[in-house]
Amino acid sequence: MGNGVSSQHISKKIYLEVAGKNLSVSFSGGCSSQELKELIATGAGFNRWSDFTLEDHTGSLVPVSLSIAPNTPRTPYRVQRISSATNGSTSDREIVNEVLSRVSEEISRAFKSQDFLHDFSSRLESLEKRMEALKYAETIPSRGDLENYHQEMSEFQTHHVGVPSIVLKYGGKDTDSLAPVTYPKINLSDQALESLKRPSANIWDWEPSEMLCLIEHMFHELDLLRAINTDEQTLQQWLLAVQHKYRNNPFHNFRHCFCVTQMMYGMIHLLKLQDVFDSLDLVILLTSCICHDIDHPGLNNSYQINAHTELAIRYNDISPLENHHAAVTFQLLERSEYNIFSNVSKEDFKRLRSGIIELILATDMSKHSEIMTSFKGIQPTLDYNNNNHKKIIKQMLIKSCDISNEVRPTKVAEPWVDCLLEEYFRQSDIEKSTGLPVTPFMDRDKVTKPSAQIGFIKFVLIPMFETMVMVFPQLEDPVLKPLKESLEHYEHLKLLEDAKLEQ
Ligand SMILES: Nc1nc2c(ncn2[C@@H]2O[C@@H]3COP(=O)(O)O[C@H]3[C@H]2O)c(=O)[nH]1
Ligand SMILES: [Mg+2]
Ligand SMILES: [Zn+2]
Repeated sequence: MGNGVSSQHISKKIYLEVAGKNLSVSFSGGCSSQELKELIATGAGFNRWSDFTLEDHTGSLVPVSLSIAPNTPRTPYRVQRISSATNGSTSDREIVNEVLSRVSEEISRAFKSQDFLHDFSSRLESLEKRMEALKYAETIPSRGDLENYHQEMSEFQTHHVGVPSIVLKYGGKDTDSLAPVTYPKINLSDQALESLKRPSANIWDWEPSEMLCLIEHMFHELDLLRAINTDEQTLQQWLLAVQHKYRNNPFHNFRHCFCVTQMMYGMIHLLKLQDVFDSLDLVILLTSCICHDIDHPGLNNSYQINAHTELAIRYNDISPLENHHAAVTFQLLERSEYNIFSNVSKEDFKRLRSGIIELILATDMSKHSEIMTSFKGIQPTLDYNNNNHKKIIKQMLIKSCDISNEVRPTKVAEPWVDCLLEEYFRQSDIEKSTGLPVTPFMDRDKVTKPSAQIGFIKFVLIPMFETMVMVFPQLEDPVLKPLKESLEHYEHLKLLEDAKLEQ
């Protein structure tokens, strides 16, 4: 049996087992995760809005998302309804949905008015989204998701099915939607804590709750809670709220935030930054990394500017994304339950706020040459008592961490390139289909993995880290050396790619 979404090309099929019966569901890359969920629910014979879980043949839970791994008829996902039948009580969400669906049917019978129905269904949709926000859905890609990315990306490229509608909408995540209230406390092994300090850490090893615990650990280990006079609970609430605000983009997601923060933590230890910066500066460094891409919509500044988006209009085309990340950061901190700075003095808050804004704005790559020139300019007279010098060093530090994936071992770094290209290709597809100028380095017809990386490593990363090494020679071995190896790796891939093309 097959259920399909009629208006799009069919690009993916998954096999299911419901109460001993087998079925399959086909769907396209153009549908949303919610539509997929409803498709599975109705295919399984449940109410469209029923909650259910999917388990693979090993008994592991499988998240319902467009990146769901394809399976075979012999390894179907077991669908289990979560309802009165399994937990003894119908969920609130289900009751609301049932009632709304019945009311909707009644109204449609009574009024038969298209306008009214349209309005009603958008209200229903927004209510559903709010209900959805009450649940803690893990949407951050994990190592297991990487294979799915590859699969999804190649299907996306093969079929050119258009852009998932969700990418076209801006609006940000609903600021009022609630972040989950807690995350499990995880015992972190000494080995994990040790690798947390190293640029070579395999960041794919950690699941979302572990990443939260690890960031929390960084604050404890550097004794930063004391510096801002806040408690563990506020820190946890804030971290959850920040995580909740990161969107499920292929690249600009919470795991990217974690990577940048982890690299900064590594730098703090490697360069013994505690000796030259005070605790507030360390708070500024870590907090800026944590929030630097918050609520990123997956479409870059040139898109924002060319498409005259709400963000570009709001910020007059001046670093629209980075301004937005900084603004969202401080919007969150306005809420007392998330305000990790509520107990600092006015003066310290002023310093924290301007420091964080400066650093987040410095991550706009259009400021790269300007910041590099300033950094080279201060080197001959470098003075850690000079606030301007300290600002420029902090800017260089966050910039280096933000683009440091290629410093990591190949097996950790390379999947990020796939994620980045997926996000880029989605953008250039939108640009093509909407008649906007196509950003050349994002064009799927022009860019390949080696071509994207060779230029970036040669002309951006190596010159930047070589300049950093002049001030921090400790970076030579753990950072510059792997970058050079990475360049060799992509040059080798490029040769293979060229040979294949010639054939
Ligand atoms: N080609 C390439 N671009 C990168 C890489 N890492 C980061 N970038 C780009 O540099 C940008 C830095 O800021 P963002 O994280 O917002 O978005 C990032 C990407 O667009 C990389 O490894 N390769
Ligand atoms: Mg950014
Ligand atoms: Zn970033």
